[in-house]
Amino acid sequence: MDETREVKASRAFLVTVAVGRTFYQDSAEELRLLVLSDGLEPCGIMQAKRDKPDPATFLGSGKIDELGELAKSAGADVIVFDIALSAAQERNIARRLEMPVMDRTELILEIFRARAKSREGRLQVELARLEHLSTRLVRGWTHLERQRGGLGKTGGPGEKQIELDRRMIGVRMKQLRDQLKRLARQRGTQRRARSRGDTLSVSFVGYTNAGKSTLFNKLTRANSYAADQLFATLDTTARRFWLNDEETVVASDTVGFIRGLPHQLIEAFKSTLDETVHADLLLHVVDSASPVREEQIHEVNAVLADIEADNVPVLLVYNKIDLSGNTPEIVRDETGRPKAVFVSALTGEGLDLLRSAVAEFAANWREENPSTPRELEPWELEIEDDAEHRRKTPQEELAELEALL
Ligand SMILES: Nc1nc2c(ncn2[C@@H]2O[C@H](COP(=O)(O)OP(=O)(O)OP(=O)(O)O)[C@@H](O)[C@H]2O)c(=O)[nH]1
Ligand SMILES: [Mg+2]
Repeated sequence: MDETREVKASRAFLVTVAVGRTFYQDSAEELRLLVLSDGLEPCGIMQAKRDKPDPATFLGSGKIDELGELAKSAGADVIVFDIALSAAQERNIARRLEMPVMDRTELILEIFRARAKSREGRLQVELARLEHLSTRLVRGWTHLERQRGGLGKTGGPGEKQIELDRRMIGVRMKQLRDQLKRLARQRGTQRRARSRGDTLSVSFVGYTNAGKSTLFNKLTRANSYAADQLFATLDTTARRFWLNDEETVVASDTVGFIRGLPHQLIEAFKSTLDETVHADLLLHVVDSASPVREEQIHEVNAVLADIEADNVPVLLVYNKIDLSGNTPEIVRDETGRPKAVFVSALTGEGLDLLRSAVAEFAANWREENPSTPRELEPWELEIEDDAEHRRKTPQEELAELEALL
């Protein structure tokens, strides 16, 4: 039956490419997790090296043919590249191998699309996807076309169709921007109300899967979605947590960062990440058991600079010490202020140290920012979330776009 066929996950053949000398040791494992998070089933992998990308097909023609052979014998339905391909490269490879091709940007956009729950999150992801689409329309290969023809179709749309698609996309993007502007204004009002008090606001940031939500839940006893998937959290959730008997801070859990986060997504999430930019303290959560934690710290810092949050004070939280074997402790800088804390969100080890490190920061902060204490209103700690968050089918999406003309 058709339905059972739809339930079966598409088989994805993975390709990682190290360009020049830069090589991300864990890229195969990360790509596998990303692909699983998108509901695809990995069926094989090829790891290639290339000094300079080939403008037409990224890899050389010999490698491309080898890839085709491997993917076919593995029974793949789609080939997923761990790099951003140009529209032309993607089209050329798909044509040559007669198989659909997805690049890293699309993979991440797809995951975000499936995960976005709040109204704002959904609008942001849709805008990012349309921006991505609109750059690909020019060269005569569109995802709308792919959706019309189904997976496996490798032709391009006619000029007239491209013109129509471009118009629909333009209209829709403008609508989305307007709606987002309105939501951003509301969010701004809420944040101003929140920051009037003398309550410290703390934001959890970190590479995806570092354990931000688990830690957030442990500290606030909230129910932020934590899972062993990439980008389990997409929307910002704010709750308060207690540092000690009398003191609380307002904490926000945020979307995970990742290497090569598509710039459309950084743009799209700027308003969500506003919480981060305006926080008094960032808790930068690191997976201390990851062999590539240094690279991940570096990537997170790059995104923080990108959203102009690099001047907010940071406390590093080395999480998962139950796996890495570190002992719970506070590490201090030369002035004696806490710089890093080693914890396990899972076992709870070190959480008391984390609380006291944040309390120490809060005490210094209050000395520097004296103001009258204020109780937080319950509504300031809630986020909106609407019930209808089902993933739209390509047909529904297309129908919606067409209705706009
Ligand atoms: N062993 C161990 N696992 C942990 C710890 N903290 C979190 N995890 C696991 O790591 C995985 C990711 O945790 P999340 O809290 O969802 O991570 P996140 O940083 O919020 O991830 P995104 O929202 O996807 O960016 C889950 O399977 C957690 O159970 C820890 O201290 N020790
Ligand atoms: Mg999370």
